[in-house]
Amino acid sequence: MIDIQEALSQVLESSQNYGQEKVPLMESVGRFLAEDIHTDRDAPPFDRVTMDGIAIQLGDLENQPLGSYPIQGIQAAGLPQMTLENRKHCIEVMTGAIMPKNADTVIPYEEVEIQDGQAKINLEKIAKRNIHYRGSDSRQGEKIIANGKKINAADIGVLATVGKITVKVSNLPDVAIISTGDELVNVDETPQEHQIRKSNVYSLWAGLMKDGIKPEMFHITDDKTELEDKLKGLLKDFDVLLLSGGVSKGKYDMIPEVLDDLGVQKSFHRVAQKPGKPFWFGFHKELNSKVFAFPGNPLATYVGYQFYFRQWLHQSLGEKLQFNVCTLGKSLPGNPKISQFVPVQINKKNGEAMPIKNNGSGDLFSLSQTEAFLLVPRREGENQAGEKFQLIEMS
Ligand SMILES: Nc1nc2c(c(=O)[nH]1)N[C@H]1C(S)=C(S)[C@@H](COP(=O)(O)OP(=O)(O)OC[C@H]3O[C@@H](n4cnc5c(N)ncnc54)[C@H](O)[C@@H]3O)O[C@H]1N2
Ligand code: MOO
Repeated sequence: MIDIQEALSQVLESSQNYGQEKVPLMESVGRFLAEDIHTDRDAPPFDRVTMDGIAIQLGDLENQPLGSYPIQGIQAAGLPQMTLENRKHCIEVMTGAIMPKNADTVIPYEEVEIQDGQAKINLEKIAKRNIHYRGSDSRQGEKIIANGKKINAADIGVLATVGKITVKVSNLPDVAIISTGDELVNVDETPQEHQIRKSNVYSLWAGLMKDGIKPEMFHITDDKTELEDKLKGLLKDFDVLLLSGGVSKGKYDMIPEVLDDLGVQKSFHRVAQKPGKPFWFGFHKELNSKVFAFPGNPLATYVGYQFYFRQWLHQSLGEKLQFNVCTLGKSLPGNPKISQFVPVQINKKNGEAMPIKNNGSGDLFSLSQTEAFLLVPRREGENQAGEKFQLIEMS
């Protein structure tokens, strides 16, 4: 049995690049950028009016404005730049418009009375100019998003504003999800007393979809020949196999043996962690496929996906997955042999992680009450309230 950090570093060692492709902007959300993004213009591209009001030429901010200004015209957003004729006139300006030439200050409508083509100012002193200056956010050509970033909704806006019709992203691996076990039936079936409906594979499917991957799902019965035949084909057809079940000590837990027969090289089997101790990981060198064989208990499969697979995916396609740290809200007994992924909810008032009760790693329903897992490394003695640990947040 190996330690959790050793298991993680072996998983990450097998990270892999699957090449790149160009996709339309609107299909790039959730994908990993495979290029640096630079601005094509200054941002903002012109001195941008930030308040609806009037634009005047004030000069020094210390200067007192005139009592009233004849209105020369209206500078709307989307119109080419107007020119203020002189410092005695003003131009009405709208938020988002280009600042008129020769004007240097915008006075909001709230401080102005407009009557008979004149703008009367109710202020003695002007506090600010209300201009978002050209290039103050970034200069043309500056790098604004780095290669490797997972594209989120805000990034899509940035990509749109710099005119990226297509975006270069990392290719995604082809992933197969495989359930094993004769007790499992499909969602649309009525299970008999000794049976249950499959659930792990759906959680894995949902996790992958959130990570931008459209997986295929398979089921294999606990029959060695069938396991060998089907897994042989899947190893050829897919880059990654995510298995659930069949990796512990039972008579029908044949996955490690079958994978070995098929030439999949074992990196490790069993990690000093709870849940998910019997986790098996390996790769097929010639076929270039990776195998994550997660233990079948729902929490074990889920933690395996969130902690190992997602870090592997990030490392393979883009930026490293970073976990935040969080304060433990309640003391917990330490375990000198096993690191624990403790299911927690986050206290909304103080942000502390509060362990939640469950009935062990088979308690699927507790998962939907779980907001995150706190990774509490193995140690002697108690884990004290107030100590900080890595927080494995759900994708
Ligand atoms: N003698 C030992 N027994 C067990 C050990 C051990 O070290 N020695 N480890 C325990 C731990 S820890 C875990 S975790 C489980 C893992 O077992 P397997 O990976 O072999 O998984 P199965 O036995 O096939 O199934 C376990 C459990 O999970 C349910 N399951 C499986 N697949 C699904 C699915 N797709 N959807 C929903 N539920 C699923 C299955 O019905 C079982 O109840 O082993 C312990 N035993
Ligand atoms: O490794 Mo398991 O502790 O039952 O999930």
